[in-house]
Amino acid sequence: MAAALPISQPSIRGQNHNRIQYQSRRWNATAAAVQEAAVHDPTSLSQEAIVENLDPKEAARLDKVRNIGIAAHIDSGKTTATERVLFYTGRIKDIHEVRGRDNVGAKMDSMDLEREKGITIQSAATFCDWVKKTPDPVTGELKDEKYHINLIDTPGHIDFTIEVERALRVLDGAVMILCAVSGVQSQTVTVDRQMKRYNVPRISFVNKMDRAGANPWKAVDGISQKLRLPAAAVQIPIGVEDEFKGVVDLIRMKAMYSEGYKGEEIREDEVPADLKELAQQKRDLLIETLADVDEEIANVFLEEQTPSPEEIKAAIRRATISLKFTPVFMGSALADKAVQPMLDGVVDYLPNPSEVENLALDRKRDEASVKLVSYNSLPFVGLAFKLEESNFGQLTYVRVYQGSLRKGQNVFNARTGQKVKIPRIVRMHSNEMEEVQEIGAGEICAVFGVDCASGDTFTEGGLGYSMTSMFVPDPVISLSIKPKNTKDTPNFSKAISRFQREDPTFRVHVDTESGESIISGMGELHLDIYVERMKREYKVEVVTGQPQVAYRETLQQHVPFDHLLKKQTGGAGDYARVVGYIEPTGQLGENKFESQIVGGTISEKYLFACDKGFQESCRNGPLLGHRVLGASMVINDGATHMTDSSEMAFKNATQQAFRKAFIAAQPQVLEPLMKTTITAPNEFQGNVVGLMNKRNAVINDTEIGPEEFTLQADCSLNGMFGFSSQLRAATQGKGEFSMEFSHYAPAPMQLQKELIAKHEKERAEKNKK
Ligand SMILES: Nc1nc2c(ncn2[C@@H]2O[C@H](COP(=O)(O)OP(=O)(O)OP(=O)(O)O)[C@@H](O)[C@H]2O)c(=O)[nH]1
Repeated sequence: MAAALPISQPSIRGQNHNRIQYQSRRWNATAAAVQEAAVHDPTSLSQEAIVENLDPKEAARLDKVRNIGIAAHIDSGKTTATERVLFYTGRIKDIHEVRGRDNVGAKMDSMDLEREKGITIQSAATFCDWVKKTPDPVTGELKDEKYHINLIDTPGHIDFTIEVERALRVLDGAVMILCAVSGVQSQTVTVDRQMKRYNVPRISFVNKMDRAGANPWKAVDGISQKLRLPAAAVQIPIGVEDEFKGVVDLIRMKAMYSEGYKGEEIREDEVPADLKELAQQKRDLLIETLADVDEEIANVFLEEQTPSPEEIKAAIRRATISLKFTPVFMGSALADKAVQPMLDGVVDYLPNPSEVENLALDRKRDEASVKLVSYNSLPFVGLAFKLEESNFGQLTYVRVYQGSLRKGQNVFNARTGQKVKIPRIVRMHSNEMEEVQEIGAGEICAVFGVDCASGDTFTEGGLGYSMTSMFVPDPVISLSIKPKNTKDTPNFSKAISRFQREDPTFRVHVDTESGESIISGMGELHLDIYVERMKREYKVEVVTGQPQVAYRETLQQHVPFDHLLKKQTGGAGDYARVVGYIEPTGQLGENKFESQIVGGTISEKYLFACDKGFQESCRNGPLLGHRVLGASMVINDGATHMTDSSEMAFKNATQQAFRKAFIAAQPQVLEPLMKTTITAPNEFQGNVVGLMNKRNAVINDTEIGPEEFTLQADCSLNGMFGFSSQLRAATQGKGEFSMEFSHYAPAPMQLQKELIAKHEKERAEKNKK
């Protein structure tokens, strides 16, 4: 279960260019002019202008770089396809399968747990060089062009959605894999939403063409209709199921057969006679679809001329990069068929780093936007997007947006202002690494020994840039947890602190009433995996409670307070008076504390303690002990005693005042609503609608296809417990669903009452003990 988001757009800050200390960097005049314009008037320069103005040497380097991710519904074959990519590019010597009989496992599933369960839990990064045969523009002769591809394989399961979010945040393009039998599945819809959120252009790959019932046209239609993204096949299959041999390239009208030991040889031939008609028909459809989204092709089409292969390719590239279209490739990763043409598609249709707009905010110029340019010669700007504990210390994954990063270089953490020396730079190859001295702009690497948080921006010298981080969804499920044996407590703490550092969707807090540690995350599987990792990696057996929904609390009214804490128990007493009001902020977001004290009736030191008290109260809401959202507290008067006042007294007084006022402010329990996508064969539509109605779900959209329907609904997480088995029963096992967090909404009155009564009872019992 994952949260959807306030759209996180890349952002920017301007910079007084003249003040940048470029130190000993090479700096060319064109780059200077482009950056100068970008800095002083960011809107004056289009990304095209930046690309046009690229120094030819930089342009040639960047043209050969692709940063891509692979994302899809669970089990579509992302890891299997990545394994082929690594094999065909010479990165690995042989192919090993996910849960294969050789017990080696796929390269990118390096964690034992991933290999056992056959699912990807963590995204893994790797890189490879793809040598593409490219015709010389003058002679037409084929020559080798080497492209450097940084690739991230992401998990399919929605519980690990943060891995997809952070990958998409830093990638320039993606391959969306679909299953040839199932087409667009429930989680393809989620992945589509994430790609749209980060404006990531994509090519599509219909995998599993060897399976019984494979039908690539179902997937193509699904992309156009269910995802509402114009799509057309750029290939047709030669044979299907057991007979699948290769594909016809519709642009060049050539047949491509996968041959050799593991499909490493692609033999080109004439289009088989029995496929000529279909090939022509699908080629026409490709051109027609492109004409709808690309003006240049539309003109050629209107003049009833046939565009040349180069014109078609250029149109696909333009339309894909501008997010108006996705070209659809097809093949079978497991059967080693037609993976290489998809790699050509990555190079041909996905953008290089200079073609993607990346912005930063300049703290030194009132948060003005500035465009980052992937020049090696500009000052360094990079984003730490993922942290991982390794045997050699903390590993930080960095996307270099501008400038290059050298071993031994000093950079600044934009959030903390700290200077950090980069001791080691590596390129990651799943769990292995290759040490490098320098990494260029537009690339992805990992660095060692850098203390930072996920999402921190690093810059060089005097730059005050910072980039927005990725969206981190709020956890929706929590569990109480403790080690079975107290002797394991140190290891338990170590594990918890590591998991928290690495995964921003995994949170831990101590329930102040029960004293129990509570872990929260994106779903049951997410938390199960951490429990299992504690056992395996830290040898800690744990006891867990029942999974709980992460409720929230809020208030609806403005309520004034005037609270006095006064205790006289012999020696020094306690004295603090706080006066002010609480009210809703108007949004179910951050809580706000404000002091409007004039004349120093409460000193700064005590006000700080009041703020602390307020924040603590918001972490443990008065109704259920869950977090408070959207509360504002203002303190505008008070009183202090010469000897009896203390920070503790003011903190406690604030908490008491907040509690009393909150209860009087028409408080509400909020529950997470989940954006739920269900797909199932049409004959089960009635059953599924019935299931959703029983859960008081709000059905927002139903799309009925020739065989299947897709239903989108908002439903409370509470109502979704046990849903998978009921959906299975209602659809003869043919329905599937995925859900991600949408927003918090007031829980039904009856449920609110029950939850509050239960909480009161538990509290009373604990107090008795
Ligand atoms: N028949 C067939 N099976 C395939 C193909 N590609 C992958 N599979 C199988 O599908 C299953 C899932 O493959 P993975 O590569 O783990 O899929 P994934 O998308 O990486 O899975 P998650 O990361 O867990 O979501 C495995 O059993 C593969 O052997 C294919 O082209 N044809």
